[in-house]
Amino acid sequence: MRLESDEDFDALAAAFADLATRAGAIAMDVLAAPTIDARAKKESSPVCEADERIEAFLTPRLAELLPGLPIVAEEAAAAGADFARAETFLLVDPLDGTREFLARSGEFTINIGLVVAGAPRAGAVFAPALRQLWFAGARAFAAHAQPGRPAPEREAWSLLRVRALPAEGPTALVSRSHLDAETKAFLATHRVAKTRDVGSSIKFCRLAEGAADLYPRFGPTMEWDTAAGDAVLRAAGGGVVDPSGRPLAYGKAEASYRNGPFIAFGDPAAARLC
Ligand SMILES: Nc1ncnc2c1ncn2[C@@H]1O[C@H](COP(=O)(O)O)[C@@H](OP(=O)(O)O)[C@H]1O
Ligand SMILES: [Mg+2]
Repeated sequence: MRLESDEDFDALAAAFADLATRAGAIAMDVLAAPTIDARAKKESSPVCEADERIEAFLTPRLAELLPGLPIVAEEAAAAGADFARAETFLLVDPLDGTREFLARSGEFTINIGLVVAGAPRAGAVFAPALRQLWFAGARAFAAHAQPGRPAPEREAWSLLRVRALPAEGPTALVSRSHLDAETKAFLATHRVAKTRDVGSSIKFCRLAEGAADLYPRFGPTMEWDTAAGDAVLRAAGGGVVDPSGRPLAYGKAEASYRNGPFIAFGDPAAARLC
């Protein structure tokens, strides 16, 4: 697949969206069982059958779509994989928000992102239980999509754009399951009009669709948690910056792909409040 023009990146994002939507059937299948077996991974993050089955579905299909590109995926990393370093590579989180999944809150996602030279350039986020799909290359789109079916055709896509910072102040989104003391302190010291809890990478997508303004994150995340949502948000006019104001960088192999603190924003005016 060629990756040169804006259209190439939009077409790749649509291909990611199609794979994520089809993989959504696995999540719904596991969710339909009366009990879900889960175990704790390192750092107390849970993993269940769905994480592993979705990654096993996506990995060979992505390798076929983009032959030769390294695929840095959450469960492969947990199993100790040693990823080849490359300027262009894929980041896959088969199930972001595993805690939400196990709690059956519906706020969990399948994430596929493409990184080029340290920046997310294409991505797809699918929330199977909500039947909502967000994806972006040069432009960002959303669509309703059915788990296990092909992603919808172009006529059903809507273009995403962040909203202007409201006069009453920003609405902030925070993790439903992992609200740390530093994030609480940020909320207390900034003029946040409202705070809402949202699970998983859906937070980036809500900023991209203009439903909120800020997502401060001081607790731990991994690059595969953020790359796809970051790609969607950047293409919708927002961004993700570290505390010094630089765009969140990807490809931190020496840090085992762990992110530092970041602030995601819709309107750049919201970032200037931070
Ligand atoms: N203590 C911790 N250690 C490592 N990762 C953590 C963590 N707390 C949260 N995370 C990350 O936060 C993600 C969930 O995001 P949120 O809290 O916004 O819903 C998790 O993704 P997974 O569910 O894919 O493991 C995990 O990567
Ligand atoms: Mg994750």
